[in-house]
Amino acid sequence: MAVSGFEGFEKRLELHFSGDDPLIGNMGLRLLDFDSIEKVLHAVQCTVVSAVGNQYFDSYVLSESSLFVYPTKIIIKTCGTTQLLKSICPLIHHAFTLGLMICSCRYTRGNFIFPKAQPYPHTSFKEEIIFLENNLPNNLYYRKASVLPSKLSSHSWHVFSACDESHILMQNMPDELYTVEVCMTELDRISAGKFFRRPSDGKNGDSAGMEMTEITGIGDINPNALICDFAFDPCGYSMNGIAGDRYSTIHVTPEDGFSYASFECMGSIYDDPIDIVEMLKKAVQVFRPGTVSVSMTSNNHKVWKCVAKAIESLGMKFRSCTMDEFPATGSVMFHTFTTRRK
Ligand SMILES: C[S@+](CC[C@H](N)C(=O)[O-])C[C@H]1O[C@@H](n2cnc3c(N)ncnc32)[C@H](O)[C@@H]1O
Repeated sequence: MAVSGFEGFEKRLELHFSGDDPLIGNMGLRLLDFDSIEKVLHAVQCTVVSAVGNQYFDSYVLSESSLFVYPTKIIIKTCGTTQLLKSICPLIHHAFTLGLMICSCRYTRGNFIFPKAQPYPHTSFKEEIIFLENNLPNNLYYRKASVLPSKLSSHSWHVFSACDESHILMQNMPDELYTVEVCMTELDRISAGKFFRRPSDGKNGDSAGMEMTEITGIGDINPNALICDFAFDPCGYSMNGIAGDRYSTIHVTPEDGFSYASFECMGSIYDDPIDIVEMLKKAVQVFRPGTVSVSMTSNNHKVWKCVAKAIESLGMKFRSCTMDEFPATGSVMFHTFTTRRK
């Protein structure tokens, strides 16, 4: 493995807000002006490379991953040496100016490939927890941090979750929507090679990204999604897909020695699990990784059994499954798989 390289593993933050104004349900956080968003991203150390929105939410591809803004929810996912947790205070402040108060927070990440390269407050999970504890308001009283282990020393799932009284009371009514986060390492070299630009290809980041979406099969994962894609130079790729009120996102670090790709999407407990399973299978097949981890915020046994079977059907071996309960999030399931040749 390389001594140091680009850190593909993302940090992911999801904040929920509430307020008294009935108009909040319509626009809420989407009323944040672009200048404020750029200031938040400046604190994190990344920038917007493209943006698109529909009637439900706004989606931004960032220089380091993605941002999704819903009326009362923000999801921000960043990789490299970004300082994601530094977005918390400015986001709470900007939301307050719109009459919104934070009511829940979830922070998740995998194991960094290059942990020593991470700046404060991401130098360790302990440091991240201290930062979260000190920067979240007291109304987020119910808090829990835990690391879900696996049989692979290189893969574990770090979760911090906090919520206020209203979310705790809702705990027995599981959220209709759940998220699935897939982290893939040791990508097949031929598959990873498709995320390198050809020298002097005469394209810009958008047109090269569009070409990668097409030739890799990423465009077929959810044919109903509107895709916003970007290719970095000389390599690397990011895309956000938007379909109604649901997002999906893929990020690729194709460099040999520290190759990494992630796929994230949303599911509903009312959907047929086949839909999400088919998307997951297609996403994993794009990269043919040596190792896959799947983390889900759903305790729907039917869904996670289908997911495990689907990944196994791609020739991968189930290695471990861990579960824990968190305030605001409910259950988090963490599965790992490796190629059979390992
Ligand atoms: C931002 S993308 C996708 C990040 C995502 N979290 C991942 O690794 O799956 C990262 C890839 O783009 C490459 N890259 C090239 N120029 C970049 C830039 N200006 N900012 C961030 N990444 C860049 C990196 O070397 C890496 O391969």
